[in-house]
Amino acid sequence: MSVLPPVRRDRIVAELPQCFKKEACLHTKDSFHSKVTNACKQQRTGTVGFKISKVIVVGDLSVGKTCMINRFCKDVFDKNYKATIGVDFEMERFEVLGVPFSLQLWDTAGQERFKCIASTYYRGAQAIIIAFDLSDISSLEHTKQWLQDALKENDPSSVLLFLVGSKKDLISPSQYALMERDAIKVAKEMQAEYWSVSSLTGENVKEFFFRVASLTFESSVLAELEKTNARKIGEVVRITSNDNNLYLSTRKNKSKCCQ
Ligand SMILES: Nc1nc2c(ncn2[C@@H]2O[C@H](COP(=O)(O)OP(=O)(O)OP(=O)(O)O)[C@@H](O)[C@H]2O)c(=O)[nH]1
Ligand SMILES: [Mg+2]
Repeated sequence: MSVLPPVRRDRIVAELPQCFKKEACLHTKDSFHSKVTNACKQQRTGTVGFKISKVIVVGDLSVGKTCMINRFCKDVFDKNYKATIGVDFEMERFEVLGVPFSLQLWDTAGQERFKCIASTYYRGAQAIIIAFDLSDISSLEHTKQWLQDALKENDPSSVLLFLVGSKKDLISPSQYALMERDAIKVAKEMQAEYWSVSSLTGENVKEFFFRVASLTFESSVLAELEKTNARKIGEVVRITSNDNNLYLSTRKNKSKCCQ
């Protein structure tokens, strides 16, 4: 019997949420990978439903990391700045293609003096969200350094990257267009998926986190299937080697030879 409360009805994902900009996204497919859909239908997702996936949010001080997480998790917005000291985290439970999926969102401090504490929590992330302020170009310029630091503690080949511009409500459409052009360029260089949001109005916040959850889920299931396949291949070799086959005779011959 599960001791966890049921997943909120507005955290249920039945279809892959689409990317924000086709020019800078992790993949442009319309739906989940067929291997993932089949595994979910057949309840072959292994430990994915029991594990908690870690997502870290990094970026300059005051770019709006905490507000973004609070808008998504609690649907609140605080206009007063309260610096995050070290780290904080929120848990969000989803149900993706019928499988329970938990995300742990780690909100890290952007202030230099807390960076040392915060960076000790970077390890083991399945996704990294690098945040910048759309009204402050220098925060975009610093994103590469944030990424570099976060990647030191993680496997660059498997971690999913998201570059997200915040405070969209503060700039005009023409300023936004210029900023977006630069941000997409940076996202492409990083091989990250680009999004822009406003925590004040809530624009794109839910869509963004749903996309993060869905792509993290997809990659967790694919990794789990790969692990299962690797185990199966091992088993096939073991089973066939019990049979009277070439491997066995080779081994027998070998052992005779050594006697
Ligand atoms: N207008 C507007 N202001 C925002 C938005 N997001 C955050 N802010 C404001 O920006 C300031 C900083 O927001 P935080 O979320 O605390 O920033 P942070 O990145 O967590 O900062 P650190 O914890 O120091 O790293 C606060 O005063 C927020 O109210 C937004 O979408 N629009
Ligand atoms: Mg904060």
